[in-house]
Amino acid sequence: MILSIENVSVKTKTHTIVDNVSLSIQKGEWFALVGQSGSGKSMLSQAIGQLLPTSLQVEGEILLGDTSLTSLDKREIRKIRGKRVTYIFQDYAGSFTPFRTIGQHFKEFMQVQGISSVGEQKDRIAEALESVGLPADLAGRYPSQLSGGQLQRASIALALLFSPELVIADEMTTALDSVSGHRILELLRKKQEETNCAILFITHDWRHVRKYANRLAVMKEGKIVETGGKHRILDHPQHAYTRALIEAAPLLKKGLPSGLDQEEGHLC
Ligand SMILES: Nc1ncnc2c1ncn2[C@@H]1O[C@H](COP(=O)(O)OP(=O)(O)OP(=O)(O)O)[C@@H](O)[C@H]1O
Repeated sequence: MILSIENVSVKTKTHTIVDNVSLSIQKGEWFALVGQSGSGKSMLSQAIGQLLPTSLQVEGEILLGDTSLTSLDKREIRKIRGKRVTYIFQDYAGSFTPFRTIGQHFKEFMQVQGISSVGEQKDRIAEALESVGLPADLAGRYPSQLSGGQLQRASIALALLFSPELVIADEMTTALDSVSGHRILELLRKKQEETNCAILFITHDWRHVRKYANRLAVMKEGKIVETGGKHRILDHPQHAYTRALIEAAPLLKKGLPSGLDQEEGHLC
């Protein structure tokens, strides 16, 4: 097991946002987390890397392999974030600081991990950018000088720089047009096959669940209402909320919802 979330709650002083959630993700697995806006998906995913503001209280245990992430101090979790667990966000523009070049973002990641040789940094940046289909000289550009698709490719390169065990992708294609989004997910799948990282994939798009996920969990009002294999949940949802979400996804209506009876390439 790569990630084990055990009885995790996220609370404000007055209410509970994530309510006693348990789930686990295996090595190399693409695990989707779905649910309506405000159900707590992002809060749960940010609890993993201790990204939540201190005004929110996190209870329970989160294990990455044998490492208890919940008990690490700020310095320790910072080393793990970027190396063993990485994030790709929807707001790719916000993931990059406007006044720093793409290369400077990579350098900062490397400095945290103790890679300070300028030559090594340069080589690794070039290699990382080329591995996601971007030219190495793009490192000298500022984020505003890249398209959304290029920025998301750079985010993937950054997220995979140290071959993490877990990549958390929070609605990473929402801000892209559907063709660019499709290419980005194909790239992520290819990189996952190369590195065997696990992916926690937060999405509202059931076509992406159908195409990429191995297993998924459905979240409602801070609780997981259903977890299981993709085909089981899509074709035989047990919970009324899951059924309602699937029925509301227009492109899933033809044939079996899991698409087992259709050609996959057709649908994205
Ligand atoms: N810093 C915060 N303090 C208090 N409540 C917060 C804070 N951040 C988010 N929330 C609340 O937590 C709830 C869950 O938010 P979260 O972003 O996890 O939902 P989500 O399922 O990821 O939604 P979406 O799919 O729209 O991204 C929301 O009601 C949100 O308003």
